[in-house]
Amino acid sequence: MVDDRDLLKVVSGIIGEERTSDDCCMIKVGDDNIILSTDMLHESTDFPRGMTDWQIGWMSAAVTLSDVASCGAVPLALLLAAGLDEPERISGITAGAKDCCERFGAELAGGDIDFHSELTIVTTGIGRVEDEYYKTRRGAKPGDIVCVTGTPGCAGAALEGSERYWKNLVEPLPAVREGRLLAVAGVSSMMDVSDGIALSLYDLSGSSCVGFEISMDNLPLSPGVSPEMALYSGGDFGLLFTCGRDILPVTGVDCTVIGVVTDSGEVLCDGVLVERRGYSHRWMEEI
Ligand SMILES: Nc1ncnc2c1ncn2[C@@H]1O[C@H](COP(=O)(O)OP(=O)(O)OP(=O)(O)O)[C@@H](O)[C@H]1O
Ligand SMILES: Cc1ncc(C[n+]2csc(CCOP(=O)(O)O)c2C)c(N)n1
Ligand SMILES: [Mg+2]
Ligand SMILES: [Mg+2]
Ligand SMILES: [Mg+2]
Repeated sequence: MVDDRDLLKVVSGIIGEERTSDDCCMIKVGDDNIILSTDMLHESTDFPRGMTDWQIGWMSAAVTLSDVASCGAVPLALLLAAGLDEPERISGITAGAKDCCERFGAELAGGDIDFHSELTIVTTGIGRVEDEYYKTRRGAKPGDIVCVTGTPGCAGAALEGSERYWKNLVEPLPAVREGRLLAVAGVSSMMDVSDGIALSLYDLSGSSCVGFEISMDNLPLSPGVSPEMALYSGGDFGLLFTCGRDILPVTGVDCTVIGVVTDSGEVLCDGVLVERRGYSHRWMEEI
C-alpha cells in the first residue's frame, strides 16, 4: 500500500525537497514574497454525504486559505477549478467559495470548468507575506514548545456521527487571523493540521529535523471528542506551531501548549511512539 506521502517523496526527488516540505511555496517577485498553494478535493474522499454544494465550495476554499494562513501570509486571491458531474452544481459551489473568500479577505478571482465523472475541485490560493513574517515547517528548535490552535478532533467526531460537530466538518474556518498574529509574534515554525495532529507532527519533525514529546492530558478536547480523535483525525484546520516559551500568550489567539520540541527525531506521546497515521490518500498497488 502506498500513500500520498510516499508519492511526495518521488516528486521531491524530481523538483527538490524544499519545494515539497511546506504547506505552500514562496516565490519572490521584486520585493514581494508571493505564497502559492493548491489542493484537490473530490466527492468520495472529502465531501461527506449530506453536504450542500455551497458547503462544498466553502470547504474547498477553506482548505487552501488554511495553507496560505499557515505561512503567516495575508491571502489575496483564490482560483477554483471545478470538474463537475452535474452542470447545475456550479452555482452553489461558486457561491460557497466566494463567501469563504470574502470572509477571510481573499477574492475568488478565477478558475476553470470541465466535466468529470466524480465531482472534483481544485483550489489554488495566492497570498503575500513579508520576509520577517514568512513561516515554514522548518524552524522548530529543541527547547521550543509545540502548540495547537482550536480544538482538534471535532471534524473527526462528526465523521463518526456526532451531529453537534457537523458544521466543524463541512464549514471549516481557516485560521487566517491566527496565522498572521502568530507569525507577527515570532513563532519558529508553523503548519496547518488538515491531516490530523499526529501526521502533522511527523511532517514538522521531518522538515525541522527535530522530535516532539507531547502529553495526552494537554490535548484540548471538546466535549465528546476522544484524545484518539484529537490526535489522528483530520479536517479541523487549526494551526500547529512551535515557539520559544516567552512568546505566549499571543493576544487574540486561542491556543494550547501540547508539548515540547526535542532533538531525538521521535514523536512521542507520554513517552510512547505516536502512530504515523491520519487522513491520507492510499493506493493498493505498489509503485
Ligand atoms: N504533485 C505535486 N507536485 C509538486 N508539488 C507537490 C505535489 N503534491 C504536493 N506538492 C507540494 O508538497 C508540499 C506538501 O504537500 P501536502 O499536500 O502534503 O501539503 P498540504 O497541502 O499542506 O496538505 P493537505 O493536502 O492536507 O492540504 C506542498 O508544498 C505542495 O505544494
Ligand atoms: C471522508 C472525509 N474525511 C476527512 C475530511 C476532512 N477533510 C476535508 S479536506 C481534508 C484534508 C485536505 O485534503 P487533501 O489532503 O486531499 O488535500 C480533510 C481531512 C472530510 N471532509 N471527509
Ligand atoms: Mg497544509
Ligand atoms: Mg493543502
Ligand atoms: Mg495537499
